[in-house]
This record gives sequence, C-alpha cells and structure tokens, in this order.
Amino acid sequence: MSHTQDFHDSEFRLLTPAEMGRADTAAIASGIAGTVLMENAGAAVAQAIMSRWPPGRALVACGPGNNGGDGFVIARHLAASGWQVDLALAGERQALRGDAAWHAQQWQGDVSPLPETVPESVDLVVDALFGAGLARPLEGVVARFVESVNAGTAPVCAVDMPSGIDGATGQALGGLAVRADLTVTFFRKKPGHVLLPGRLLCGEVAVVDIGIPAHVLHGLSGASDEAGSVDPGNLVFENDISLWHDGYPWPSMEGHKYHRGHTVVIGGAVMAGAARLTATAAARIGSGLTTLLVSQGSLPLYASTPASIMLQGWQDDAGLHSQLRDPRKSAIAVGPGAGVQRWLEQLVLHVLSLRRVTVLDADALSVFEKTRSAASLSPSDLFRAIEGPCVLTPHEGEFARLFPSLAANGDKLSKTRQAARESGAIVLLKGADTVIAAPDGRAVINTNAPPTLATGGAGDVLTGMIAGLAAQGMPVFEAACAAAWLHGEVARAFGPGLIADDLPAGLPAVLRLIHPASGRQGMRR
Ligand SMILES: NC(=O)C1=CN([C@@H]2O[C@H](COP(=O)(O)OP(=O)(O)OC[C@H]3O[C@@H](n4cnc5c(N)ncnc54)[C@H](OP(=O)(O)O)[C@@H]3O)[C@@H](O)[C@H]2O)[C@@H](O)CC1
Ligand SMILES: [K+]
Repeated sequence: MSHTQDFHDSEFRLLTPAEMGRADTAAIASGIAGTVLMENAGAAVAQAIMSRWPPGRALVACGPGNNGGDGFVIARHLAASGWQVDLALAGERQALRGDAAWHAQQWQGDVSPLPETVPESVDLVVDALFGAGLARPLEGVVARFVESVNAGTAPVCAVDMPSGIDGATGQALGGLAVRADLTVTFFRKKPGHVLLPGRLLCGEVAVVDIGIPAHVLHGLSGASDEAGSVDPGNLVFENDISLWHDGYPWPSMEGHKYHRGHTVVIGGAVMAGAARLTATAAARIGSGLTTLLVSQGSLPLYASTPASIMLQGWQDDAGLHSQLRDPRKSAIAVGPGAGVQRWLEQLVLHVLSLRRVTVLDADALSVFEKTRSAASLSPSDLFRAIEGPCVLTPHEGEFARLFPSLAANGDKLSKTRQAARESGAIVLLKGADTVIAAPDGRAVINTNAPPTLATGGAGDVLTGMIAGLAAQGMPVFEAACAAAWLHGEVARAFGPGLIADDLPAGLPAVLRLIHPASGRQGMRR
C-alpha cells in the first residue's frame, strides 16, 4: 500500500459508515436511483438467506430508517419465494421517509409493532433494525427484542451490521447488540465487521454488490487536491496479501547476503528465550544476516542460539555502540527480554539516533512509562527521539503505558491512528484484531490471528519478522502488515498445540504458498 500504488478500489478497503453514505450519494449522483440501490440491497440479502436456509417462517424486524427499508424489500422477496413472513416495525409506518417509505408501500403484507420477544415458531430472524445510522444505545422495546433474539435459538441474518454495533468502531453502543449468524453488507466491509467485538457478533460476513460503481471509491476520504486525488493516508484496509505482495522482498538470483539485509537483535541478561525467538524469526523471514548482541556476561545464557545467528557479546556501552555502527546493519530490534532498566532507555535513544529501521517491543516500550520512577524518561522523550523509520509493537498493557490518555477511551482503530500520529512511529497494537497505523493515517486491521497465538513468545517472533522484512528493504508499514498476516497464517496452518518456537519453523510452508511462483496474489476467506 505504498503511496505510489492506487489501492482506493481494493476489495479489502474498509469504509466507515460516513464514507459509505458518501458512496451512496455519489452513486445516486451518477444516475442510480436510491430506490434501486435499496431494491438491490434487499434482493441480495434475500438471495443470501435463500442460499443458506430452507423456506420457513421469517420474522423481519424493521427499524425507522433505511436499514428498515431494506427489511421491507427482503420481506417481499422472501414472501415471493414461498417463505411465511411476519414483518414487525419499530416505530410508526407513517414516519418512514424517502426510499424506505417507498419500499414500505410495495409491501402487501401486514405490519405489526415490534414484539418484546421472538415467537418460538420463528425459523429465522432478519435484523433490519439499525445499520449505518445507529446513533445511540438500544433501549426500550428494541433492547428487549434484541435480548430475546440473542437468547433464542432461531438463526439471525443481520442487514448491513448487527443492530447495536457501531460500524465505525465495532463497539456495541451501550453494550447490547444482535448476535448474528450471517451479516450481509453492501459494497465494502466496514471497520465494525473486522474489529472486536463486532466481528464476533457478525457471524459470517457476506459483501454484496448493489450497483455502486467502483469509481466512487476515489473521492470518499480525506482532503482532495485540485486534481481530485485523495491522500491515501486516510484509507483503512483489512489485511491481505494483495496489499503488500508487490513489495515483498523475495530473494533474487542477483542477491547477495548483504542485499538481503542485516538484522540486529539486542538481548537482555535474564530472559534469553525472547531475543532468541526474535532473532530466529528475523533469519527465517529472510534477513541475510542476523546478529544477536548481548552483554559479555550473559553469553552463556544464549548458548543454545541457532548456529545461523551470529551471537556477539559487548563489554560496555562504547562496545555496544561500536557494534551498531556499521550502516549495513539495516534493522535493529530492541525489547524482547531486555529487562526494564535505566540503561535500556539510553540504549533505545542511541539506537533511534542511528536512524536505521528500529522495532521497539515489550520492555523497550514499558521502560518509558511515565510513572515508573521519578528519574525515568517519559513517552514524550521516546517520541521526540523517533526520527527515522520505527515500529512500536505494544499489546494493550504496553500501549496504556505509552499512551495513557488514549488507552482509557476511544476505539482501537482511532486510538492506534492517534498513537501513530503522536509518536511519529508506525504503531502495531496487538490483539485478535491487531491494528497497524502509520503517522499519515493509513491503517490496516489484521483478521487472521487464531486464539492459539495468545501464547508466550509469539510477540517476540512478530518483532523479529517485522525487523527481518524491513532489514531487506521492505517499506516498514508494509513489513509490519506482512509480518502480522504471516504470523496469523502460520498459526492457523499449525493448528492447536502451537508454541512460539513453531512460528519461525512454520514460516517456510506459508511463504511457499504465497511465493509469486505459486500464482497467488490475494486470499479471500
Ligand atoms: N448507504 C448506502 O449506500 C445504502 C444504505 N442502505 C441501508 O441504509 C442503512 C442506513 O440507513 P440510515 O442512514 O437511514 O440509518 P439506519 O441504520 O436505518 O438508522 C437510522 C434511524 O434509526 C434511528 N436510530 C438510530 N439509533 C437508534 C436507537 N438506538 N434507537 C432508536 N432509534 C435509533 C434514527 O433516528 P434519529 O437518530 O434520526 O432520531 C433513524 O431514524 C444502511 O445500514 C443500509 O442498510 C441500503 O438501502 C443500500 C444503500
Ligand atoms: K441491522
């Protein structure tokens, strides 16, 4: 996703509800009637339902806006295909406006008020209560109805977004939202489909075409210049190979081990395993040379370091600095197993002053916590020192130490983007929905991490993968995205019983699958 490539119309682009509204307006301006978009949307949802469930009794719950309008279209199509349809409306029929009012007129069946509970005989609930226009928490009859839907056994198809989920953030406004089995959304996914808890409440997500032309994607986000091109910095994507495949540093025949980069991992004096995992991952992902630098006294701890990694000891700061001096050492990773101590603050500042690619993780982040001690440096000292390409890879706890004011409130996407802007670094906030954000606003959400990745040392491996890719010249943002995706994919391929040591070992099999010779440019699951 470099600035020179155009990813505006990527199928992995995510649109906020506001951007989707602009896409809708642009499509209508280009000559497609709003009633037609709504007809296409409802027909596509009905089709998705009919391809998954046999005809039965459907309860279509419609809200007061256009999400409800889609519900009227769905009801009409299901009824025409032999379903027994009960349509319930939250609100007054006369209060419907615009396209929703028009489609409500096309519905020949009864309209009843929204019940508080779902009747037992219902085979499927269609949730057309609220989509992009959800503005506040669910309450009253709607809240009781949603509780009954979630407590019941009938499968649920949500229209656009499970009602209660904010499409921009994936958060359940007020803590209550529909739990769906299938969510059918239009044109492109929204962040709420991939961020937690939204992703889990969506069930399967199907994206359907409703006739919005792809060219509208070029004018949706951020500030346009006179030529009409939009700053790609504002775009958000779901992580996929297609976003970074072209920049992936596959070894070439003209290559030389120095062209393949040199990653340096600085290890600590207690937890030797962490930095060993980082170094092994850097080597496995293709770093031509990998050096593990540790204090002379802790060398014995590192005795079982793989032979392909150069293990070197340093006597004192001057010795360490001189070992970092060679500019061919193209990426430096600090933090895993380093130990939260004063010397680490100074070491991080020194490493940053070299302006090589720097990946800071674990203790190299925690050591800058403001309240650690009166004498210690603070996050702002760290951010001031970041002038070259740098990636910070916090988990939620480390994020809170570095960005206390952001951690307390705000959704994961916005707070990661804000953290990248404040720090001047690429910030990769780990989790089942890892968000990677650049200071210019670009953001990618990773969705392939299985729960088995929550295991000791997995983060150390990720750090090594990012450093190892960036050492080979891959742009750092792409390197972070590629590493997060590969990390998830290796864990998925491995399955249950995963330990962190399996991750570097499992990389070759996944790399073979995505190698250009395999002909794969992207993966949709
Ligand atoms: N964009 C497109 O291209 C296309 C969009 N389409 C469809 O349109 C949907 C968006 O429609 P939308 O903008 O009318 O919003 P929607 O979700 O129906 O809700 C708005 C209404 O709900 C109300 N309300 C909100 N929260 C509430 C609460 N907690 N409790 C009670 N009320 C609440 C709110 O009231 P207000 O805040 O105004 O008082 C307003 O009346 C989108 O999701 C998709 O399904 C398709 O037809 C195809 C093309
Ligand atoms: K909905």
